[in-house]
Formats: sequence, structure tokens, C-alpha cells
Amino acid sequence: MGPAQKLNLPSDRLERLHYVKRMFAQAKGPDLAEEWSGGRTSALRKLHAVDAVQYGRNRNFINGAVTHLSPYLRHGCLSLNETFTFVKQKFGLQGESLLMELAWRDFWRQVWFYEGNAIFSEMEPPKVNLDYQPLSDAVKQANTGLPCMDGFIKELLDTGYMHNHARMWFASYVVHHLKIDWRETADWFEAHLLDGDLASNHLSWQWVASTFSSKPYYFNKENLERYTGGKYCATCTAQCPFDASYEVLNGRLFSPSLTASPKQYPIKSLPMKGAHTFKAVAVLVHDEMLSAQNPLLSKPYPKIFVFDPVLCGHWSLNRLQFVADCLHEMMNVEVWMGDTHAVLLQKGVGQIFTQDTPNFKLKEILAPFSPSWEHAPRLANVRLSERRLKRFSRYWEKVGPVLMADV
Ligand SMILES: Cc1cc2nc3c(=O)[nH]c(=O)nc-3n(C[C@H](O)[C@H](O)[C@H](O)COP(=O)(O)OP(=O)(O)OC[C@H]3O[C@@H](n4cnc5c(N)ncnc54)[C@H](O)[C@@H]3O)c2cc1C
Repeated sequence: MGPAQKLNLPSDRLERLHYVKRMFAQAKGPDLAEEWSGGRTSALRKLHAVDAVQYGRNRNFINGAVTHLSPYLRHGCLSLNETFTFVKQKFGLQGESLLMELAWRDFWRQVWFYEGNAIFSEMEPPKVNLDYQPLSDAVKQANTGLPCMDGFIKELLDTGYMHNHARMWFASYVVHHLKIDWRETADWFEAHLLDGDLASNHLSWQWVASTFSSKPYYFNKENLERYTGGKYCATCTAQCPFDASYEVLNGRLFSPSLTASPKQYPIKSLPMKGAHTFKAVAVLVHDEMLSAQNPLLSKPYPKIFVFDPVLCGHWSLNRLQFVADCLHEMMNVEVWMGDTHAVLLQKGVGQIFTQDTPNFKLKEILAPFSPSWEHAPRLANVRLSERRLKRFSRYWEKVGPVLMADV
């Protein structure tokens, strides 16, 4: 890693895109499209355009009224609470479907807080036989020979986005048809998403695989054709692996799992760095709190954000550009690239305030700086037992009535 370097993000958007490309020369992929510009201004525009009524009717269709809010929620441009309240007040019960999807995000995050690094290994034994083949170049390069899957992958590589239903189909195809290692693909997938989120992503892959659900997720051609409006099937000449009844697919894809123990994926700790006696205090802004409205930014200390390769070295170019857009709106935040530890030492910082996160890597990096982890308000102020955090339905049984009480 080179020495830490302070960045001066240009105000002009095009210049900023070029600047990020130059500074992060190793980052791959196309530039960030204008419609995905980062920051709270764009986030609010998208929030005000939400049509929760249409969403409830057609969210599973690939061209349905989905919100595209995920990158903004992931990076804290909007808080989940304010988004939930906005939808509830504007749409009432008609917004229920969207409110429930927003709650899924909270559920995965609460599971991450509770389980920690366990979410990166199999949470439960798989309910059907899984295999762990390496992720192939054919998948990574959108060259599977299936127009639907290649179309989904191309969209991911070109824009950093994939519709939720396409994510489910794609994950199911990779894990259950190609028998590829879910964890390797989840890591690759997260690196290409603008909304890449370790909890929503890795736990969703486990939900599809059946290591955090009671059965595997799979689909047939009829389902894909219906929700894509026939877009891929109409001209497809491939031998379709999905063209069968659920019963036939079930027999073809699965036999009950013989593995009693869930697969574990070891996680390396970062090398421990010593504490020190510096006196300065700072607010460490991280990638989940990218809004000038974040309450921590009102503290009377310097605010510092670091593009640390340990945390974001695997991100695609457009994700880095998205984050740069967000930071550009946060006038009083100093932006650096390099080793967080080195930046804080260089600035004589001995103590930091920051927003709490389940991200263990960030916690390890910040441990030598007496971090004060400030909790963001929770979506619902309810205590959730381990049992509730095993399945969304049990979580919702407790949280739903609290959140929906005044609708
Ligand atoms: C295999 C797989 C991987 C995924 N990886 C991620 C990820 O890395 N980051 C991420 O934010 N989401 C992930 N999701 C969840 C979901 O697909 C996306 O949040 C959603 O598609 C984002 O698009 P949108 O904002 O237009 O969603 P909309 O359908 O408009 O939903 C509105 C919001 O509700 C939340 N939401 C909706 N569905 C889900 C869900 N199933 N789980 C959690 N939150 C949800 C999101 O915050 C989303 O922005 C993944 C799902 C699957 C099946």
C-alpha cells in the first residue's frame, strides 16, 4: 500500500469521475451513470419519486415500480428510519409491501449485529446437497450461454444494479444448477453492486442456498418468462435448464443434504496495531454514514473519511465514484485514501467518534483509537431473541405490529 494521500474531489461531476478513475487506477468497470449519482440530493429525489402503490402491485416484475433506493440506504445518504416514516406517512397501508421490504433490510442487519462474522459461513446445515465448485469465468464474464443470465450479469457489470427477482434467479442458477460455491460468488457479487452490503448480500445468498432458510429457492421458466415479460425467452435458442415443472426440477437439482455440519469459511483478523497517546479527537466518517445530515457531523471535531483498501479495495470504479459523489456534498469532511491507521496518526488523532456498525473489519481498524460507537436509532425499539432472528417471519411477527401500529 502506498503512503496515505489527501484527496481534493472536484466540484464538477465529470471532472470528479475522471479524478476518481485516475486516483483508483486499479478499480475496474465503467463509469457511474448519471441516473445513479451518489449523495443525499439524488437520494431525496428518488425517495420523492417512489410509487409505493404501484410497487405493491408489480415489484416482482423486472420493469416494475422498484425504487432504486438501495445504494442510498446502504451508504446512509438516507436512513432506514426516515425512509420508512416517509413511505408510511405518504402511502399508509397501501405502502405495506414496500414497508415490509424495507424491514427485510433491517432484519438482515440485525442478524449481522447479532451473529457477527458467522454470517460469512453457513449459518445452518444446507437442507439439500450443495457443491462448492469455483466461480467460473463464464459467469464472471456474462458468457453462460443463457440470454437471461448473461443479461442479468451484463446489467450488473454495466450499472452496478440488478433487480431483486433477477438476483434471486441468478443466485439460484449459480448455486443449484452450476453447483458453484455460494460464498465465492457472494463476494464477487458484492464487489460489483453499488448497494453491496455484507448483510443483505451474504444472507440473501444463504437464503437461496438453504443455509439460512428451511428450503432452497428455485424457479422455473414459466416464472422467469412471466416476470421478465418474455424479454429473454422470446428469442432464446439455448437448451433451457429451467423449462420443467417444479416437481421435475426438484428431482433433477436436489437430493437431501447428507452434510450434517455447515461449511465454515475462516476469516483472517487484521494485524493488531498498538494504542498511542495522541490527544486530538476526530469524527471518523465511514461508508454507512454518507450524509451531511448525519448527527455525528455536528460534533465540533474534524471529520475524516478514508478510502481504505482493506474496506473498499475490491469495489468497482462506479461504486467509488458513487461514494465520491456523496462525499462531495459533505463540505466539511476531509477525504483521504490509504491506511486509516496511518491517516489518523498523521493527524495526531487519539480518539474518535463514529457510528456503530456490525462491520468487524472497521472495528478492528479503529480499535487503537478509543472509538466511541454511537448507535443510530433502531427501526423498532423491540428486543429480539435469537429465535426471532432466525427467520424473517418470526422477526416480523414481533416488529410488524409495532411498526404498523399507527398506519
Ligand atoms: C442474492 C441477493 C443478493 C442481494 N444483495 C444485496 C446487497 O448487497 N445490498 C442490498 O442492499 N440488497 C441486496 N439484496 C436485496 C435486494 O435485492 C435489493 O435491496 C434490491 O433489489 C435493491 O433494489 P431497489 O432499491 O430498487 O429495491 P426495492 O425493491 O425498490 O426495495 C426498496 C428497498 O427495500 C429494501 N429491500 C428490498 N428487498 C430486499 C431484500 N430482499 N433484502 C433486503 N432489503 C431489501 C432495500 O433497502 C431496497 O432499497 C440482495 C438480494 C439477493 C436475492
